[in-house]
Amino acid sequence: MQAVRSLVGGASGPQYLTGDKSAIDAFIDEFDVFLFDCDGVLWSGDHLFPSIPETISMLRERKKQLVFVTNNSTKSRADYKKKFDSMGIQASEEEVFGSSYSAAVYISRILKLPEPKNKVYVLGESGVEQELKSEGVPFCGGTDPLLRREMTPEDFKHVSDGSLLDDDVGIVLTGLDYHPSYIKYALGQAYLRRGAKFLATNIDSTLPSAGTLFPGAGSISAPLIQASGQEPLALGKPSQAMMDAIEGKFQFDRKKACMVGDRMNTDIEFGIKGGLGGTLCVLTGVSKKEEFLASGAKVVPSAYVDALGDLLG
Ligand SMILES: O=C(O)[C@H](O)[C@H](O)COP(=O)(O)O
Ligand SMILES: [Mg+2]
Repeated sequence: MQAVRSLVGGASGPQYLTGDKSAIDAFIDEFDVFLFDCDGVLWSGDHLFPSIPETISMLRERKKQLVFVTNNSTKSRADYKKKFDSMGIQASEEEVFGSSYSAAVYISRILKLPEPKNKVYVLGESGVEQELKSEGVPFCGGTDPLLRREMTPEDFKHVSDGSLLDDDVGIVLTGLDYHPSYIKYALGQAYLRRGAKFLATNIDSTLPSAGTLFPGAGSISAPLIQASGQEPLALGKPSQAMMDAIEGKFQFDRKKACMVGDRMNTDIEFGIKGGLGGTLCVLTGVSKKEEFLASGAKVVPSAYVDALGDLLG
């Protein structure tokens, strides 16, 4: 398969910017818009990386448009605004475009299933529920406390005879769920068996948090993929449906935009397949430089830094 190389990266491969002030300035001047990944770039869970608020302010002072594009569906745009505020990062709710919002927009404005069969069975956290609510999409499952329990012998009968199922469910949507349970998977499988559409906010295999890696959204949906034999349509990075929606909302010239991320097969691939002018890999998250410096590497960023704060030079 032809290597997915970015446009800016020289023939000699990605530029290493850390410690090179003039190269950093030249790189920043190339772009008017920065799309920022969050987990692994700005923070690792609740741990904020060094100089992030200052770096964001510096880019604002240089009149850059910023958009925060996260695959983490556990939080809504409003939740992210609270997190930004709690960490002293100057950002607005309007600038957030998460995979839970991407999924809600896809379901309400593109899929548009006819009522009453337009209800979504959620395997995920409140971020998904809040964004579905913001788009007026009915849902069930998700954070329902009745599903955070053991599966009982009666449950097997009631899933099988359908009495535990909601007849209005037409979609199964999976995201990162910190409370997976056997009954949640059993219901999801039953809805898919009835013909419900299978969607995922994202399929990242791992989640960078607290300085290490944990099971990601892709690891949460995997049992349902196994049990149903179906693959979901993923609506987060690197999905280009998400890129089109972001471009539509924020109106920018893709050639003057740069995607900043920590993961090759989501962030960097998202930017390259989206035809953006550049991509910047930050080595504080999932991907290590060996992954893209290796000969024959399939996804290669334009440039990379050890940490986002290095852009302060
Ligand atoms: O498992 C997940 O959902 C991902 O690891 C997490 O969402 C990544 O978030 P991002 O790096 O796109 O902010
Ligand atoms: Mg990330």
